Amino acid sequence: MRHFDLCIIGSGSGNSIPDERFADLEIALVDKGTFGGTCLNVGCIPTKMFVYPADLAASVEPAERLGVELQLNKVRFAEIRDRIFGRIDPISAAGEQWRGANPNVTLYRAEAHFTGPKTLDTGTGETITADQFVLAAGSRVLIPDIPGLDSVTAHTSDTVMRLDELPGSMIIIGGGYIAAEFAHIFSAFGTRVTILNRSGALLRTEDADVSSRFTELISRRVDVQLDRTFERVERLPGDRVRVTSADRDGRSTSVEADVLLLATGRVPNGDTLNLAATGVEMDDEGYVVVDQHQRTTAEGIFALGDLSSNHQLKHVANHEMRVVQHNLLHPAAMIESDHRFVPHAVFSEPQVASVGLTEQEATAQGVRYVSVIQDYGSIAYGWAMEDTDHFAKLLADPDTGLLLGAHLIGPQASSLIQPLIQAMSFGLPAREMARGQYWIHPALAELVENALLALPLGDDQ
Ligand SMILES: Cc1cc2nc3c(=O)[nH]c(=O)nc-3n(C[C@H](O)[C@H](O)[C@H](O)COP(=O)(O)OP(=O)(O)OC[C@H]3O[C@@H](n4cnc5c(N)ncnc54)[C@H](O)[C@@H]3O)c2cc1C
Ligand SMILES: NC(=O)c1ccc[n+]([C@@H]2O[C@H](COP(=O)([O-])OP(=O)(O)OC[C@H]3O[C@@H](n4cnc5c(N)ncnc54)[C@H](O)[C@@H]3O)[C@@H](O)[C@H]2O)c1
Repeated sequence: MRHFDLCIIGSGSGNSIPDERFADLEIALVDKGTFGGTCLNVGCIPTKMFVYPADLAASVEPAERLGVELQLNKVRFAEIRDRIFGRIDPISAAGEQWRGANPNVTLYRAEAHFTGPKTLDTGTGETITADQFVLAAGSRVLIPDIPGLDSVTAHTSDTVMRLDELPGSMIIIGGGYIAAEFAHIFSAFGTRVTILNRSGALLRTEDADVSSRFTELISRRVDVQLDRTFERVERLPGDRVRVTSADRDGRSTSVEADVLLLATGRVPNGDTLNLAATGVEMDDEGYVVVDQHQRTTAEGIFALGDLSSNHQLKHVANHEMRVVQHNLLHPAAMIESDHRFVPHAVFSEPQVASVGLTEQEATAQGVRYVSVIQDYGSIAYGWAMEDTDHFAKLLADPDTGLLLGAHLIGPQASSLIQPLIQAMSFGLPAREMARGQYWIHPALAELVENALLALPLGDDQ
């Protein structure tokens, strides 16, 4: 049985671990799927490459309001798709080729599982052992249990970006990140989109003000049906689908469409690895349990990313990868992951970005706070945009003036939030942040400056 110094399962963030500092270690890298993992192949990167042209296509109506008449003539969907994957697929292939050529790295391209302590069946017919393991096997799409689902073609984020042609109509089941982003992409391109959501608001884990505003705004472009209980899915001629669901009062209605997209969450892949054989514990939700050093409950086995983190975000997986990398190299001086202020953004229309406590979380935790809502329309750049829909909401500690949370909905929210993340990460109080630096006038960032100044903090803050 071949023995390695290090075995990494998962070529997403896990693939970034071996650099020149690992050159004298014999490393096995195991992955069953497309090399490079979710973000590169079916996640962050292709979705955002679709979002950008969708933003352009969606600019007709806002331009009209400003006196600029645009016309959307045609979206060349197949061309967009082929441009995106024509760029991504070669990156994945080149990454695999380069990694496979590393003299100290052996690639195993199959589904692996543990058969004993630090003993892995690589799925290729070869079983290996290693001194240390890194579990970076990510998460997979959750398929909901709805009668009839197996009788239709049900797309997920893994497949919907490779459709042959732009569908005339689409039903999206779910109301989280993926539903929000694909509803924007396809509706901007001209598809009639219906979102069927189990709960009473879209993006319901956001601050309630953001969630309700997002639901209101996207409902102008997309048919949004909330509080649905799913009864059945049926296949119609031409591979179309019909979804029947009931509202809160039990009244059933059906929607028909060309394409069905399931966007009902992702589950960690720990259950596929037979982790009990090597003494690695998972929690009740199936995430691998790790400590602050990313160590699992088994000595010499680390875990990172979606497999062990319910944030399910690439920047978190990458951060944890760097922690694992350091801790493998410096076992006597391990560092800790920093999950204090994990931000996220939803690249829909409107964009949403958030970091820290929502108002409902602050209330539930008994945290004292002051808050402010600052409209885009209140600053000069917002006048230029004639904005009436979007805002930034801040929460701060009334005693220290430190920010507790920031929640933005509107243009460039994913970039505008960055200085607020920085302030929280480095402990910069709101007033000091607002007045201790110049803010370029009349840039959109004045939204952040004005929100900071509008926080009802005492004069000493
Ligand atoms: C549509 C979509 C859009 C997203 N957009 C964003 C975004 O904009 N920003 C953001 O921060 N995050 C985004 N995410 C989330 C982000 O993609 C993930 O958080 C991130 O990719 C997780 O990285 P990872 O290394 O943990 O796992 P992955 O990248 O999923 O890598 C895991 C690898 O393990 C392999 N594997 C699994 N089981 C086994 C096994 N038993 N044996 C061998 N190999 C195995 C898989 O084939 C896979 O290649 C998005 C996700 C999706 C689905
Ligand atoms: N911009 C980004 O950072 C980005 C973009 C896309 C995805 N992601 C990551 O991918 C993960 C998965 O995204 P997602 O949108 O699938 O998940 P999500 O957790 O954001 O939303 C899941 C939605 O499905 C609904 N749902 C769950 N189970 C259901 C069921 N059985 N029947 C009906 N509805 C059900 C939930 O109520 C929720 O509305 C996210 O958690 C996120 O971390 C991130």
